[in-house]
Amino acid sequence: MTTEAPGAAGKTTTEDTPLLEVRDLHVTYRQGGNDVPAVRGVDFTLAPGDTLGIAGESGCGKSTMALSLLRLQDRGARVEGEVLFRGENLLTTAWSRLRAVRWAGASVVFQGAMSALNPVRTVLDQIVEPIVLHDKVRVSEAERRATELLDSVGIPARRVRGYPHEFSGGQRQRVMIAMALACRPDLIIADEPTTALDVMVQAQILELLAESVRESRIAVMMITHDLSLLAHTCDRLAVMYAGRIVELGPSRQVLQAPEHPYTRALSRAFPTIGDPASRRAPAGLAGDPPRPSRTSVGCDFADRCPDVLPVCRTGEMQLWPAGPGRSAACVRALPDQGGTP
Ligand SMILES: Nc1ncnc2c1ncn2[C@@H]1O[C@H](COP(=O)(O)OP(=O)(O)OP(=O)(O)O)[C@@H](O)[C@H]1O
Repeated sequence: MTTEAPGAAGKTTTEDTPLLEVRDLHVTYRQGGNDVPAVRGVDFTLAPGDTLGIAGESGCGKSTMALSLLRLQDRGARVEGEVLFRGENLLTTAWSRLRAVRWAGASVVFQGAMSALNPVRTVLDQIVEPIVLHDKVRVSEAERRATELLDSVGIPARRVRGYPHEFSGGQRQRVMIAMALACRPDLIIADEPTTALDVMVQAQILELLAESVRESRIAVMMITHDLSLLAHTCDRLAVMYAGRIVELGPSRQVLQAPEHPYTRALSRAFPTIGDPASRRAPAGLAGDPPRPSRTSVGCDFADRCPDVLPVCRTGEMQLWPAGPGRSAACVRALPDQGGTP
């Protein structure tokens, strides 16, 4: 069945078209005269209402990948591939179209709300602005909606005319979530939305985000180092290593029965929320990720892998199917190597 529904940024979508389709995405920085590939051939799709967590250690390319989807990456980075948002390639579309998609089609919750919020404007004004701009409503109507939104994230009406510095870190992140929801987008990209907050506040904020999107079928792409937080808020999980996705699948399955040795090491390094017994020291991985500037042959993880085979150092790696809805870039996940058929 194909049901046409008007998209928030003025396009139509069909249930058969993915909301977001990322194809062979590459992002390369230029540093000291050298090309530094930060994202190296990423593919995934998101349907309306999907929640996808992106995990991986620092420097693996999570933020670069996420920000480049809306062309928010640092100037000077080269982005190649396709980012189809409701079928429209955001990497090549006109700036005017891209501006229409930002906020109303897809919005971003950045890490560190203090730097993302304007310090000299009230939080109410900062939410009113995108609503007036994109939904073309009167300021009074936008203020009503913004106040309601702030209330729904736990900021009472009497505080909405406060400035960012008058709020705690957790409250500022809540303001950012209200802001991201303001124009009723179809996709929210949350880049480390809870970094620097204490663990209890982190869990509350992620739960708030999950609740806000659950009923409205907003898709969410959530980036963090912390696998246990992702497991609770995202249906699917993509694990990145050295600029590539090395494992993708339903979160619980990926964490409980990882197919890639890197995911296994990562999942051992994090405690499970609500399970104090699992709060042990990170297992730690020997060695470091490969330098981004090196040219690689074989598997990028081979030098750190406890299960390395000779073929891992010479063969071409790709995301192979590894069971229903799952894929992994590990030859050991292939059925003839003992992986899940
Ligand atoms: N503006 C930039 N110029 C040059 N290189 C950059 C720039 N931003 C990021 N990089 C490099 O790109 C790679 C990926 O960085 P990125 O910040 O995307 O990783 P990440 O997984 O999001 O890390 P973190 O979790 O620490 O935020 C790293 O090697 C980083 O040093």
